[in-house]
Amino acid sequence: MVIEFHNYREWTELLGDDREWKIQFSQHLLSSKMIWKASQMGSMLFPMRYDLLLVSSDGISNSKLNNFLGYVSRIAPVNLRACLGYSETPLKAQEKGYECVKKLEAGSTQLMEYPDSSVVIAHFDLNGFTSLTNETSPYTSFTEAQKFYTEVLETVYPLGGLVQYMGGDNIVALLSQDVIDQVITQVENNPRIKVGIGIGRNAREALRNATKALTDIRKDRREVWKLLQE
Ligand SMILES: Nc1nc2c(ncn2[C@@H]2O[C@H](COP(=O)(O)OP(=O)(O)OP(=O)(O)O)[C@@H](O)[C@H]2O)c(=O)[nH]1
Repeated sequence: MVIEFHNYREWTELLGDDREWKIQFSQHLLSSKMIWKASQMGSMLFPMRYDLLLVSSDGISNSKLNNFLGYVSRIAPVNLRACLGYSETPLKAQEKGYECVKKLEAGSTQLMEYPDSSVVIAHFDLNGFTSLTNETSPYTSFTEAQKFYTEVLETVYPLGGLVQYMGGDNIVALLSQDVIDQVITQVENNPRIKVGIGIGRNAREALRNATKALTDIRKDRREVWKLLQE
């Protein structure tokens, strides 16, 4: 599902020149509330650029998504527009969703009925990030995390996946099931990284499985990838 905060730029400009802290405060507060609400319905929020957000909708009923949108519209500073998008990859699905959003009036949403698929989430992690941080500095290690983010993005984008930076050296990607093998091959050819892959009925379940897979890899350090589906 694509959610747009409509006329967000205009809203930011109303805040005057001393606005950046207000925008940051508002964006993080809104994201934190939306992350919580999305988790309660079994989903996951991709805050991305904050005024355009994605919510994984596989395995979530339209009535739950409508309830989520009602909640967001009550806390958002501007009107929303939102649509479901459906296609063979998450990347194409959000393109379709955005095409639909652009046709809507401010304050309206359109949730069509689409079939559900299992959700696949990959949780990527850089090896030895803590020692890199200790040997360098907060900022240098952060630049490495950003390079890692770009690396994952460039791998996953052509495969039709969506990537989100989660903090530290943690990157997650929403994927379609048919590209799992390609992602694993890329990880096997990169000695710096590991990945836990989770499959679930919804995004929360998939991400929990992905994180558990990563924790399992860390325990014995023999594998660089693991896939879990429960
Ligand atoms: N968002 C998120 N951040 C995490 C998670 N686990 C760790 N972090 C962050 O990532 C940083 C690095 O942690 P690790 O990835 O465990 O550290 P590492 O040194 O790379 O250790 P190995 O991955 O075991 O090689 C931590 O300091 C946290 O800031 C997680 O599950 N999610």
